[in-house]
Amino acid sequence: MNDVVKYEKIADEHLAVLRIDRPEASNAISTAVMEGLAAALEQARQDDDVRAVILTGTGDRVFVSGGDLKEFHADLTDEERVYEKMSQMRRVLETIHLFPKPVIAAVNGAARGGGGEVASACHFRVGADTATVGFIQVKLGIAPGWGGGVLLSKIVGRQKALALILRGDIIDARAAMELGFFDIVCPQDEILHYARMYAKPLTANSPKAVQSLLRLLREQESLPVTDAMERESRLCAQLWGTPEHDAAVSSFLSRKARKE
Ligand SMILES: CCCC(=O)SCCNC(=O)CCNC(=O)[C@H](O)C(C)(C)COP(=O)(O)OP(=O)(O)OC[C@H]1O[C@@H](n2cnc3c(N)ncnc32)[C@H](O)[C@@H]1OP(=O)(O)O
Repeated sequence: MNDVVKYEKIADEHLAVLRIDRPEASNAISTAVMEGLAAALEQARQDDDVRAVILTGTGDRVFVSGGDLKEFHADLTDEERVYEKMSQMRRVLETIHLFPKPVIAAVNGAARGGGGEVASACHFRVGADTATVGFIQVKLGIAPGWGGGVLLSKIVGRQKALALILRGDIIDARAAMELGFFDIVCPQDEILHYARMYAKPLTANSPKAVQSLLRLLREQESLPVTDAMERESRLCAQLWGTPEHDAAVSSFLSRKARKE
C-alpha cells in the first residue's frame, strides 16, 4: 500500500476494503496505484482473518477513469515500454482474478477504459445507481490493455462483450445490470453498505469451502465437463470431514431436540 491505495480492515466482518484514492485524477491508474494495489492484495491474501475484499474508488463520481493518460503519455514512447506498463497492470488483474478469496468491486461511479477492466477482474460487481461503464479504449484508437476484455467476455458472454468493446458505448447502471455485468445496483450514497451486505454470506460461510469452490469454479472453465464434475465430487469429499460440515450437520440433526 501507499498514499494512493488505502487499506482498511473491518475485522468483525472479516473484510478488507481497498480504496483507489486519487480523486483529483478521477482515480486514474498510475504506476503508484499499480504498486499500491499489488501490495494491498498481498496483505489481504496473507491475513487469514480476511475472508473477502472490497475494491472501490474515492468519491461519488468515479470508480476508476482508466489508465493515467497524463503519466503514460509523457513516459511511454515505444511499443515495448507500453507493453511492459500494460503487463504490470495486467498482472494486478490476474492477481485479482486468481485471488483465493472473493473480491467485490464496489463501482461507486464512472468506470472508463481500464476502469471497466478492473471491475471485470473482480468476482462480483455492486454498482451505484449513478455508475456508468464504458470500454472506450476503441474510441482512443487502442485496445483493452490489461486483459480485461477477455474477462468481460467471461462475464457477459462473447457477443455482448464484442458489442461493448468494438462500439465503445457508455452504458448506465441499469443496462450494466441487464447485461449481467453488475450483480446488484444500489443507491450511490449507500454503495459501501450494500457491498458489505453482499459480502456477508460469503464471509459467514466456511472459508475453506468458499475458497476451494472459488478455485474449482474458475479451474473448471478449462476442463472437459466430466473432469470438472469429477473434481466437484472430490472437493465435496475433501470438505466432508471439516469441523464446519460436522457442526452444520449436528445443528440440523438436533434442531427438533432444541425445539422440544
Ligand atoms: C491504458 C489503459 C486503457 C485506458 O484506460 S485509456 C483511458 C481511458 N479513460 C478515459 O479516457 C477517461 C477520461 N476521463 C473521463 O471521461 C472523465 O474524466 C470521467 C472519468 C468521466 C470523470 O468526469 P468528471 O467527473 O467530469 O471529471 P473531469 O473530466 O473534470 O476530470 C477530473 C480530473 O481527472 C483527470 N482525469 C480524468 N481521467 C483521467 C485519466 N484517465 N488519466 C489522467 N487524468 C484523468 C482530468 O484530467 C481532471 O484533472 P484536471 O482538472 O485536468 O487536472
